[in-house]
Amino acid sequence: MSLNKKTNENPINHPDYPIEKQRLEKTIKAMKEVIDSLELSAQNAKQKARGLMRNQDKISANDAQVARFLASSKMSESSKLRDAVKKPYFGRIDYREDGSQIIETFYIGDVRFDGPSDLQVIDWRAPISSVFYETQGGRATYKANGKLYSGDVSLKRQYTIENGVLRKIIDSHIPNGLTQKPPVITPTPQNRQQVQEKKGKQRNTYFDEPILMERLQQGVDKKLKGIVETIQAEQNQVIREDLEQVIIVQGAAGSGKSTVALHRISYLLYNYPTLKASDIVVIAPNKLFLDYISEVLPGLDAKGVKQITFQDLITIVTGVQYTLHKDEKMEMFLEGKPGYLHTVIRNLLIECSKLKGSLTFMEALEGFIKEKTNTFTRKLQDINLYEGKLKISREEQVFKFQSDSSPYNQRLENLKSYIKFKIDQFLNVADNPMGQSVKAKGGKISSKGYIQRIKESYEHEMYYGNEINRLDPNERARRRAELEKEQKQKLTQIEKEKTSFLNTYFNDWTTLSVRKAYQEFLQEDWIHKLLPPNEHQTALFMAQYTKEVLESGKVEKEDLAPLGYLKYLIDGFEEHVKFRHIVVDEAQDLSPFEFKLLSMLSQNQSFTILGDLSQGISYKGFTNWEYLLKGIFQGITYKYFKLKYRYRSTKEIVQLSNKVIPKGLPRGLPIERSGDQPKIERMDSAQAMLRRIIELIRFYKNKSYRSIGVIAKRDSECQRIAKIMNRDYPEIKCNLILPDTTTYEGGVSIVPITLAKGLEFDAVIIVNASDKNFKDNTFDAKLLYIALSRALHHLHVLYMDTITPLLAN
Ligand SMILES: Nc1ncnc2c1ncn2[C@@H]1O[C@H](COP(=O)(O)OP(=O)(O)OP(=O)(O)O)[C@@H](O)[C@H]1O
Repeated sequence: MSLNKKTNENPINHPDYPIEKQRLEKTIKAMKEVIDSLELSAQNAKQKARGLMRNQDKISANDAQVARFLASSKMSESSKLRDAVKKPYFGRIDYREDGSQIIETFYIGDVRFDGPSDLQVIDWRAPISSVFYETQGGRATYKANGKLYSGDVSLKRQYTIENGVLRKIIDSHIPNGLTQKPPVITPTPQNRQQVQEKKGKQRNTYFDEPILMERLQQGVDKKLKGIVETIQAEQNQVIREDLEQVIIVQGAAGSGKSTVALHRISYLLYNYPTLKASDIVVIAPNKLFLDYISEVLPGLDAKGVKQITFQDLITIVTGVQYTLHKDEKMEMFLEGKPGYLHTVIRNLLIECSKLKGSLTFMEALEGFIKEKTNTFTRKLQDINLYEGKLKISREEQVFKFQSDSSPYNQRLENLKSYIKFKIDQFLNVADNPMGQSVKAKGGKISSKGYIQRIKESYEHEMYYGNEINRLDPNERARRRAELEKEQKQKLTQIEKEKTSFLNTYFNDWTTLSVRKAYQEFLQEDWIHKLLPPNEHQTALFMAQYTKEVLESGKVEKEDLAPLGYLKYLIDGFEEHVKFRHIVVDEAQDLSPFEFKLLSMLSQNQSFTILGDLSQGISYKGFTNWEYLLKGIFQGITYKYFKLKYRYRSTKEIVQLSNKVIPKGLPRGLPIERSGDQPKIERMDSAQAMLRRIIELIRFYKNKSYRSIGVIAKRDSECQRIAKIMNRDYPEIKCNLILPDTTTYEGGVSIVPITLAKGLEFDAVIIVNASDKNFKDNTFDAKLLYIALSRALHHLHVLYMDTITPLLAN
């Protein structure tokens, strides 16, 4: 498909400039009028509310509340339009639906404007807007209310509007042959090269989008931004997928996964009116990252979505704030010490991570609670009270306990209540809705309770008994007093029998505590009993260090899912939260167990899961997405997407970083944005390296770059550099990022690779990519890939002695 693109740096040169300028001015004027009227209505509503409040009665108070609500919704509408006035729209399509003779013109903006019919603006999330993103012109389709529509796009136009002034008009259109598809050449051995070249050209023209290029050329600010104007077709497809399914997105570094996820949320909220922001949760790797992405959703008219870490989620559902032990394992992996012993330990630790994150481990925990249930039921005995007049058989109790689907502790309570109720029922002090069914089942319980019957039998004897009535009045009175005393004693005895029974029978009915249960589960005999033999060695090693961590009052990250699950089995979840949509970013680092827990917290198995297998460094995560689909979401509707292009970085940076991706792992394609060649520089000493870092920071700061990342493999390296910089070069003002950092400040960041994940910088300086630091193995390769792919425009790789084999040649 050949495109005719008209780019006008000066929009005045565009033949449609006068019409477009006039349209823009009219739209702005109409918007301002609507704003004025909205604000007037809001004022009136507020005034009305104040007036009503003076009446001091309930009806007026309610009316006042309605008026206040109206005022606030008018104000929020007007504030959206106030923002929109500066840039009412960014795109236009001229579209003729198949079967129609009319070409309709749609202007597309951040928000919808229902002004006069010739000045309307449609929201970017509206179904028809999809056409703008999907096509450069020509044939197009879009879906609305489950139906597919198709037609021809005779014009796709983009605008740059700043503060209400039209700065640029850019057209991509096909003037002729709208309904003709481009000729398809079937590849044969002879023409393969020709086909590939053609494809390459198509790909280049695909990205020949000045506005996208301009946007990508810009420096990054502090936080991640919205991309409404330049969403690409492959991203648009993910954003506009239906709500009720599992979407899995594999995307290389910088392909826009996080951005797409957040735009999808905004799209879903707009198109599914019953979906509320509070129904959605975004799970992201750490607080720093959450802070980094925090401005996107409010900017997309999607406030109020929970954006939390997996740890936060566990806190919500368990009510316990677990303190994390520092990630010693990761430190050992990063250290990568040579030698047989270190390798064996590292391998064992990898196995431990995998085990703790596995469904096998989850099933073992389930087995543990089942065993506890069995042990408990073995304790149950036949209950025989009041000279055998009240019997509750062991079988009945076991049945009651086993058939109860509540969590363990609740089942104990339920059985206790059941037994107490049966006793009370027997004694006839019960006032319990369960009464009916018990009576029906037991059949023997009289409508009068045991106490009543005892009382009555004494009273009968005291007043109507033949024996007592034969006595003379004095004797009778004495006998009555005696009987009265006996009756009292009997009643006390009945009460005593009950109390003493309850005290002894329930004495060892101890509830389970989550942490203690986990500690117990980690004991050798349980491991042997509950885990498959091939896991015993790993499990025993894992149990040993986990117990130490637990005894110190902390937990490791990988214990969160087991503890969460035990909480579910023992007490049930704290809040009965079930989300309607769950978004998981950096999903490659979550374990199957963690996903299983998430699926338990999902109302309808509606998920957007995004990740990059080439950036997976947690060891408990996935090596292929199929496993996630088959193991966790088996039988559930799903769609798999691959984002092909890497928008963040220049072509040169993408090419260099792709080079280090281990064989068999996914990599993305560069777009046609060229920049400086990344520089790989050998340093003579650590001091020389530091001097070079300072030099580079100063250089990029002088060029007004706002974000510079100094990225090192380990926390300790970052701490060392930050210390020297803060001491000797305080004017540079660097921000050291460590695992407990929660806010992202932008500027100059000194950051370990594991925390740089998800972030991006105009210029990146990688500290010491020597062969000792980054060995030729998958883990180091993935780390280096993460580090290299953080750069937008400039990349410097510094090393001492010998460059890592991953970047050699
Ligand atoms: N269509 C687009 N238009 C403009 N900018 C885009 C587009 N898609 C992505 N970007 C930009 O590319 C950068 C990378 O996006 P994002 O962080 O969402 O990617 P990612 O796939 O999540 O990356 P990573 O795997 O490294 O976390 C961001 O600056 C984003 O604004």
